[in-house]
Amino acid sequence: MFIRLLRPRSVLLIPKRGRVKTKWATHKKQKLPSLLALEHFDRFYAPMYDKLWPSIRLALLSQQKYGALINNYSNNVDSAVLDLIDTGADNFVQIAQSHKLSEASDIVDKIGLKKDVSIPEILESLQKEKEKPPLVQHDDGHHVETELDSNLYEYMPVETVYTEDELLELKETEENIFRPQDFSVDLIEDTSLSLPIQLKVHTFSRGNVTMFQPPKGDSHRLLDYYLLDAASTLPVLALGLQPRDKVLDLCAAPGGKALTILQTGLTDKLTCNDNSHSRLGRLKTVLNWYIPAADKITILKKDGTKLGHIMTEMFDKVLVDVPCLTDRHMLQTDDNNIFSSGRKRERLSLGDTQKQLLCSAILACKPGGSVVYSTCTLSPNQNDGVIQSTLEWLWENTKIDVSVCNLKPLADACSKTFRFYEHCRYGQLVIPHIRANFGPLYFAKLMRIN
Ligand SMILES: C[S@@+](CC[C@H](N)C(=O)[O-])C[C@H]1O[C@@H](n2cnc3c(N)ncnc32)[C@H](O)[C@@H]1O
Repeated sequence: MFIRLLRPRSVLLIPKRGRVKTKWATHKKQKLPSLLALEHFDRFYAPMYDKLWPSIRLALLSQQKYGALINNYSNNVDSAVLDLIDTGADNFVQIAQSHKLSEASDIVDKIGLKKDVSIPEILESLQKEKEKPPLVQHDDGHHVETELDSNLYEYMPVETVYTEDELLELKETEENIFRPQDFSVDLIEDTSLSLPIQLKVHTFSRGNVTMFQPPKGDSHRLLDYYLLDAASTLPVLALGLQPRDKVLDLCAAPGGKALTILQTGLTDKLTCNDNSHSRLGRLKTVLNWYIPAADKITILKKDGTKLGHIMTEMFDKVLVDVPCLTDRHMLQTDDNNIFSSGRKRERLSLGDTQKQLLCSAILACKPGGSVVYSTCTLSPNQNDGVIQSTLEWLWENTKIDVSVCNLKPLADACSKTFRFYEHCRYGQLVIPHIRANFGPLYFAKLMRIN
């Protein structure tokens, strides 16, 4: 009787001679940055947004919706508005105006430690992460030289040595977990909130995915509307602009929010700053196409983290629309994607930059004025997390006193158009939904008391 011994298929089929060993280092395909972004969001947002995540994810991967910001400087305003209404795109600011902001704002949301903020399994997963067998090498009894002998007794043997990549990985996890601190902050009622009549932003209703026609030029070659994510006009509404306000847009390029500020007709003087030469070029192009004479606009190219130290207490209102993960954009393009391996450090330092920009914005704001912070990411750490760490820093290191404003009345007024996340601690967050595919857009407002 013969017993046939089967060899593994691969060995049977592939003759030994001529077999090529795969060189993974050179042949393994690198994952595209957009795929890395999606994996990152699945890892950090799924536990945070829980049951909402599948619908947010679907919307992020689908065609986003736009809004048409009417250019009041164009000769064609009336016909542009009529055309938009004819096609079914209504002015969401006007719809929101039917809500009485002041009545809604009677309900001031007091947030303390007991508030049921959902920061669910993500903390648990961090704990698990920590409990994993260490990525370590032990340092066994090497001779250690110290400057002073007495220090030998203070020497703690090294337990864990991380490689640079492992350190970045740890920072990645840390950077994406927001832990609410043990202090409680009462949000204050914001009596300055109002919806400027001049501002007209047309959007198609929920579920209507009609695309806008390209804007048209008037006799002076000024375009009649500007297409943008309609949610990005909300931080401007939150500013609560008053006639003759002096306004600083600290990270202004390419200029969608600066243009929105100008369309309210309320600012006397707008200062637009950005540290990127090329993006400032785009801002100037936008202004040229939409604004006749730029006399009330000053353009600066400065590091925004330092500007507050130079232009201290000069502005009534400051908008700080910081660089962030730009979630939607990162899923759509691989070019210059912040999830590419070459930009990992930059990505992990975003939180620090955001905090420095917000501190600088607060310094630039007059006492009694206010600052609106905004991002277009769902990352809790880059949203409420930055507000919280800035508050802590201010309280510990300065005499500046700020209050956080309750923006719920504004969110309620705009809830026919946008879908808001209910569990932010300090700000409001528009979450993308397939029927109202705007955002993500987070905004929070700080009022400077002294
Ligand atoms: C989210 S974008 C701003 C978008 C703009 N507000 C708009 O509505 O069109 C962030 C901007 O911050 C700028 N930026 C990044 N770091 C900065 C810094 N340290 N100082 C000033 N601007 C900075 C970037 O060049 C980028 O244009």
